[in-house]
Amino acid sequence: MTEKPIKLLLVEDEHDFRETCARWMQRKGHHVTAVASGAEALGLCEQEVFEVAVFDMNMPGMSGMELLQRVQQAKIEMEVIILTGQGTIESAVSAMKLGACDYLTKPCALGDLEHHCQLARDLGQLRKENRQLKAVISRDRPRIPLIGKSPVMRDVTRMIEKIGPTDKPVLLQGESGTGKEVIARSIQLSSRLRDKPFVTINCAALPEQLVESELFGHTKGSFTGATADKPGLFEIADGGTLFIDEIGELPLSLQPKLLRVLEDGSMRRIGSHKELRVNVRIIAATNRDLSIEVRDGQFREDLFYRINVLSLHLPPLRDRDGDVDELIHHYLTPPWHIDDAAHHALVQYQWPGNVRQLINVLQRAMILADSNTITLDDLPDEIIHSFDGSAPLPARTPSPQPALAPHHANGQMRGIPTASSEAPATVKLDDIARAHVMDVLAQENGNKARTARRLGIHRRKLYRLLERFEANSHAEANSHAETES
Ligand SMILES: Nc1ncnc2c1ncn2[C@@H]1O[C@H](COP(=O)(O)OP(=O)(O)OP(=O)(O)O)[C@@H](O)[C@H]1O
Repeated sequence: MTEKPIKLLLVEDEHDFRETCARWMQRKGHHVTAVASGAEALGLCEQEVFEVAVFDMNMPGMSGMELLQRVQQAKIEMEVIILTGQGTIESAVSAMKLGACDYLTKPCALGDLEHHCQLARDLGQLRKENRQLKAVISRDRPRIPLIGKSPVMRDVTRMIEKIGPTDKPVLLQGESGTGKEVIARSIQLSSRLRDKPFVTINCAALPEQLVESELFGHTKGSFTGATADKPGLFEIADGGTLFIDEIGELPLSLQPKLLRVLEDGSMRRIGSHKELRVNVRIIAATNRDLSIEVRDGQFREDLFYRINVLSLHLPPLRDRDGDVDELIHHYLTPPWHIDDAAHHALVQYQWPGNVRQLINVLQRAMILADSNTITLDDLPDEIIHSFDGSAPLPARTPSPQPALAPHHANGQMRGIPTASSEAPATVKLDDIARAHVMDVLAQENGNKARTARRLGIHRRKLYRLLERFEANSHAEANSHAETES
């Protein structure tokens, strides 16, 4: 499967056989460590990582089978081949049951031994990839399309295409909710690591001790609650990408450990002396200005330069012309609609929580809406209020029209079609409402807040009514025009 040298541990008490095997495998380019006893082997496994181990079955002291058991108990990850001079079906079955991946009988040709070691190493890699994939699948979110064609987002997309294939660390900066994680994923997908693990951690979401154990893993018993050995995200992401969100929150005490793994790929699990090597591309994100954190002594300068090889600033949503509209249409799919007033309110809002807030507002509105059309009534107060204050109603909102304003006479409202007038025989409720609302609006000199108060309705409701009246009068005007032509 691969021609890479194997990191091999050979445990064999017979001196001549051990030396011959070791020399032969070394000549083939593999990295071999040969020892004569199980006890020595266990000690070594605590210090070093081996891909494959070959255990002789019959050794004085600890037998190959016992050694296999101890290795399994200690959860040492490597593929084990058992080698014996007296091969029986029973011993082969028990070795496999104990977790050996292969079984060879002596005498065996050295070429065969190498071949079996290669198969074992490939099997180990498949197992590792499988573990990584499982971990990644459970942590990963489905791919999210990057919505937004504003000029600033086009620049971001161009940068992603340039940055992606370099495999260099990337620092993403931008306010919360601007899409840093989505961008990180896009960068990974445009890199040659696209099929490798993409693992994420949010430093702000975890207490300090947990951040360390999540990133670097731990050994059993290294702290209260560490009931088993656990690989860290660096190991899980090995060969792929690790997205470290909110890196500005990474405790100062952990920063040297991160710097080290970034510099030469070396790290240790908490509680372990064993040095591990990983090869991980880092994409880090922050909504803080890290240079200020460096100045204030909250972030190490050397780490800052290490992660800031390539940096990308994500603009806030309020600076992305046209993107709110595009996001609304992406997330509100048929049968959902949004009316013009609500649409204007969303487009004009400043979105301090950026895309995340917009998505939340739309989801909330879909829950609150009485029909499939989202109206101002379905939007949160802060959006309505900022809409009221900062922008006039959409151009189509009718200005108060005193000429239309009816007044009460004989208990009837003037200007309203009645059964005795020449207008249609049926009095539409909408027309009555319209006449009344316009009346009050005129009396209040066009002040909508006071009008709403007098009518006993929320201002949002008034806006909706005015919108509807105007839409109806447009429709009426059009139908008159059509009849006349
Ligand atoms: N351009 C975009 N297109 C589509 N969805 C987006 C876009 N940007 C962000 N989102 C969505 O907005 C939400 C927030 O995005 P994300 O988590 O990537 O933001 P963030 O900047 O990492 O936030 P934080 O700093 O709080 O971690 C997610 O649901 C994401 O899917």
